[in-house]
Amino acid sequence: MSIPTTIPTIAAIDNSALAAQLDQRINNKTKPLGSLGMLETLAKQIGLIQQTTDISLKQAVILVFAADHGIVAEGISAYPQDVTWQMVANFLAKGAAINVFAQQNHCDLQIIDAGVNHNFGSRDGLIDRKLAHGTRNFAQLPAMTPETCHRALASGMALVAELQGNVIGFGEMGIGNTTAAAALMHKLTGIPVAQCVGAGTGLSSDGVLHKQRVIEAAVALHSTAIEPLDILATFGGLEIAMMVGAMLQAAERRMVLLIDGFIVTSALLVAARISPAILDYCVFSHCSNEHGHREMLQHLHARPLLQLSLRLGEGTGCALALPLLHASVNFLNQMATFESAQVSEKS
Ligand SMILES: O=C(O)c1ccc[n+]([C@@H]2O[C@H](COP(=O)([O-])O)[C@@H](O)[C@H]2O)c1
Ligand SMILES: Cc1cc2nc[nH]c2cc1C
Repeated sequence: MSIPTTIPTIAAIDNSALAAQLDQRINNKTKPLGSLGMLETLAKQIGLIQQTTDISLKQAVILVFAADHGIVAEGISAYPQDVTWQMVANFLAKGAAINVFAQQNHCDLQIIDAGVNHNFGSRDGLIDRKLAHGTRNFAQLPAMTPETCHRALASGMALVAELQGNVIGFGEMGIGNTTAAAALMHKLTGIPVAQCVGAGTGLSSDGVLHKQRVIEAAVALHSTAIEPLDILATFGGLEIAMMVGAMLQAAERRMVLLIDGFIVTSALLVAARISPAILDYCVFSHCSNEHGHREMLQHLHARPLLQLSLRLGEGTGCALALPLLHASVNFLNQMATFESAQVSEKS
């Protein structure tokens, strides 16, 4: 499938003059050189994204994309498909983990129906971008048509084009989506399926082996899917495809992209194959306990901020990492310098 001409163009963030200014500003703060570790790296990255030494975070928002997956017919999840729509209702009622953590950290939430297998009617707070009642079962057919995949990308882009802020977290909800994500990971990295599959919501070891066999058979069936968007349409979910579009648009707008767990990172694998420079804009919130996530992050040379054994999704890692982003911006803006505080520098 060809890449649509509407795909955003993403500029690499390297700017050596600004990088030197940021290093100088960071190093002049009253602390031993390098002692704020990854917060220093983060402050510099945010400066390069925003093209200034005067960095700020405005109106952080987490977008939670929800959809269903035809592959659940193969018995690859520990939970029934209905949990997808039931959890969407829980998000709207503010009862899920992501509601609690987002509120705690003053972060807006947007819940998007990308393709849930349920008729919600009109529900306050639900952003209706439903493209289908779930994908097709990719053990038999490509999960979506090229047209649906393009529509999902365009919807994701349009959502982000309307945002006001400069930091965006990505979250998802979809029973079965760790199977889609593992298939994407295998196809996009070449890592054997056995190293890409995990327990998801809680499969037994026999269940994980069955999931591996399902993916291996589907990969053999769809051996002609080679290009990133073909791979996305063949194995992806509607929420994953919408996230790919949203991520590309967010990077074009020079926003800070907060990446959550295994499924969100699988969407980023697709986006990075289309526009590798997107990685300059990404902050990896955490390393999930889903088996393949560590290797997925290594493949991207990504260093996650947190390691909390989370495996929930919903954007929870993003919400929990947000205070660290604020800490990095605040130290750069608010700490005294050696000169202003009259502290002696390294001898
Ligand atoms: O974010 C993660 O790393 C993560 C790891 C395991 C499971 N999940 C969540 O669990 C659901 C998918 O799990 P499963 O077993 O149904 O494929 C989906 O709603 C995800 O948000 C999320
Ligand atoms: C209850 C439940 C909540 C979730 N949130 C994200 N994925 C989920 C999967 C289940 C099963």
